[in-house]
Amino acid sequence: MPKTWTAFTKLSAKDPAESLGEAMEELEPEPSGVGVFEIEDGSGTWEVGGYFTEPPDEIELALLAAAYGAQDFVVSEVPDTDWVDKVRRELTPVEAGRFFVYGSHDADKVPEGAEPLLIEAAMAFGTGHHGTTLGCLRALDRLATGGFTGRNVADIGCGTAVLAMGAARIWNDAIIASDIDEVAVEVAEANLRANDLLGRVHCVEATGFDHPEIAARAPFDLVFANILKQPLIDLAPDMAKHLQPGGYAILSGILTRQADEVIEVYARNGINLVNREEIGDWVTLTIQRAAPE
Ligand SMILES: C[S@@+](CC[C@H](N)C(=O)[O-])C[C@H]1O[C@@H](n2cnc3c(N)ncnc32)[C@H](O)[C@@H]1O
Repeated sequence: MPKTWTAFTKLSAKDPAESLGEAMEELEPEPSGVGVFEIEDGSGTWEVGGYFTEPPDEIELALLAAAYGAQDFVVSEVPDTDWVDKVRRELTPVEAGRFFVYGSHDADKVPEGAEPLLIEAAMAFGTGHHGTTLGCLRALDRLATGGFTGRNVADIGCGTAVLAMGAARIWNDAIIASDIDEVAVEVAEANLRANDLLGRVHCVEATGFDHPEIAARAPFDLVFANILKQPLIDLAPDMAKHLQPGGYAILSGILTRQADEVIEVYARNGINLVNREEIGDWVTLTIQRAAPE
C-alpha cells in the first residue's frame, strides 16, 4: 500500500488560507490533494492541509507558511492502514501434526521433515490458527499415519485451500476444492500457485457438492468440510451420496455442545464417528461411511 503524508497549518482568516491552499498546489513534490476549511469552533480559524504520496519538502512548507502568515506546518506520515499486510506480518507459524503452516516472512523457519503449507493471510479463512483448521489438519495427519491414502479428495468450503494443500502434500492425487465465496476461490488459487500446487488442486465456486466438476469426480474417499453446524447438517444426505463406502469425512466448524447432533444426523445417513478432537470450544469429527459387509 502506498504511503501518505499530510501537512496541516492554521490561519486566522479565510483569504490568506485560500491563497495558501492555491500556493500549496504548486509545491514540488506535488500534493495529491489540498483542502481549505474553517474549523467549526467559532474561533474563525482556518485550516489548510495537503496530502502527499512522497515526503513533502519541509523547508518549502516553512517558507510558504511564513509568506502567508500561517503557523508552521505539522507534517505527519499516515500510519500504514493495510491491516491485511499488518496481520500477515504478525502471524506466527502453526504446527499441526506433520504440517507447518507459515507466511512467507517465516520461510526460513520451516523445520526439516515438516510438510510446508505457505499461507499468506488474506480475505479468506484458514491460516491454521483457528481450532477448526488445526483440528482438520491433525485429523488428516492421523488418517495418514494410520495408513490411509486419499486417492480422490474433495475440500468443501476450502477458504485458503489449506486442507486441500495438506492432502496434496502427502498424497499424489488430484484434489477438488470449492467455496461458496468467490473471493475465497481467488485467495485459494493464489495460495495454490505460491505452493506450486495449482496443477494438483482445482478450485471451483460452489455451494456444497453442487457443481458439475465435483459431481463428475465423485465418489470421494476423503471429504473435508469445515463449514459450521447447520450447513454440515444440511450437507449430510449429499455427503452420503458423494462418499464412497469406507470413505472418510473430516468435519469441523462445530461447537462442543453441537457435536452430538451432527454425529447423530450423519449416523442416520450411514456415516459413523471414528474420532473426535476438541480444541478450545471447537470439535473436529472424523467419520466414515459404512462399507458393505
Ligand atoms: C471455517 S472456513 C474453513 C476454511 C478452511 N477449509 C479451513 O479449514 O481453514 C469455512 C469456509 O467455507 C465456506 N462455506 C461456507 N458454507 C459453504 C457451503 N455450503 N459450501 C461451500 N463453501 C461454504 C466459507 O465461505 C468459508 O470460506
